[in-house]
Amino acid sequence: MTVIQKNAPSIVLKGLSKTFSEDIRQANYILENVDLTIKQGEFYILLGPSGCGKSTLLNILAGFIEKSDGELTINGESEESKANRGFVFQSADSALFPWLTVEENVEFGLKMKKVPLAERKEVANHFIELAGLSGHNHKFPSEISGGMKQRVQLARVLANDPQILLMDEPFGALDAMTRRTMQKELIRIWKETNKTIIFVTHDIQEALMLGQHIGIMSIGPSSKITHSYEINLPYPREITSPDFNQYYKVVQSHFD
Ligand SMILES: Nc1ncnc2c1ncn2[C@@H]1O[C@H](COP(=O)(O)OP(=O)(O)OP(=O)(O)O)[C@@H](O)[C@H]1O
Repeated sequence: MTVIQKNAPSIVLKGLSKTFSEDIRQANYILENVDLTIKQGEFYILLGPSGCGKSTLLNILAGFIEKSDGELTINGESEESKANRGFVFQSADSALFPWLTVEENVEFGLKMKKVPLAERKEVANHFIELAGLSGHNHKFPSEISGGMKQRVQLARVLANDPQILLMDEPFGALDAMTRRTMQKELIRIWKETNKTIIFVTHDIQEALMLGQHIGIMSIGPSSKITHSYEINLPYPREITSPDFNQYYKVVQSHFD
């Protein structure tokens, strides 16, 4: 079980830059001098226009791609640390194994770690229940809705007990009503598990529904986090409340 040290830094970036060019002299930087500190247990939103480099930054945090320059520290250790990170992709269709049932998908990581059968069934069932999927254990991904597939993806990631959840527009492909439900569910799950969450979106309303902190990225190239906001609104948040609207106007002003 992961121990959360509230307020201890989870992720620290100092002067982080990324170019995909091989020749550093002609480098076209996607990210340049990104500074960022995210605390353990925090719900942090990376918000920015399409193509500014949000996914690139999240992929660097996941260890999927390498930074070109700067420092990245995760839970006090260098990026090569074994700090356990779980990644939730936008498309559950490409993330889930279609030939495995809901339960088999959720317990997959535990099976790979050779966790004994009884224990992994218990863990898988705990997260299936937490994700609101009870009764669907033996269905295949093709037999459940888009929202339910994202629940399976989330349950599968949580079953591995990551310290950090990295979520790349996980609700982007869902219809508006399902998205709203999933946002509420994610808040509930976050409160129950205390995970650090870094969530990428280009939807201001979604950012304000979910985040304790919102980092706004500038239009690329050479994007960085130019503004940070602490969102002092209680959960669940009301889209129609005057306070919500006030934050919306402030954040929106960066994209006018
Ligand atoms: N492997 C790669 N090689 C070269 N360029 C890349 C690569 N991956 C991303 N890029 C470029 O980096 C820039 C940022 O892309 P990225 O996907 O990180 O943006 P984003 O903010 O997540 O966009 P969106 O919101 O549309 O998903 C884009 O110009 C993209 O073309």
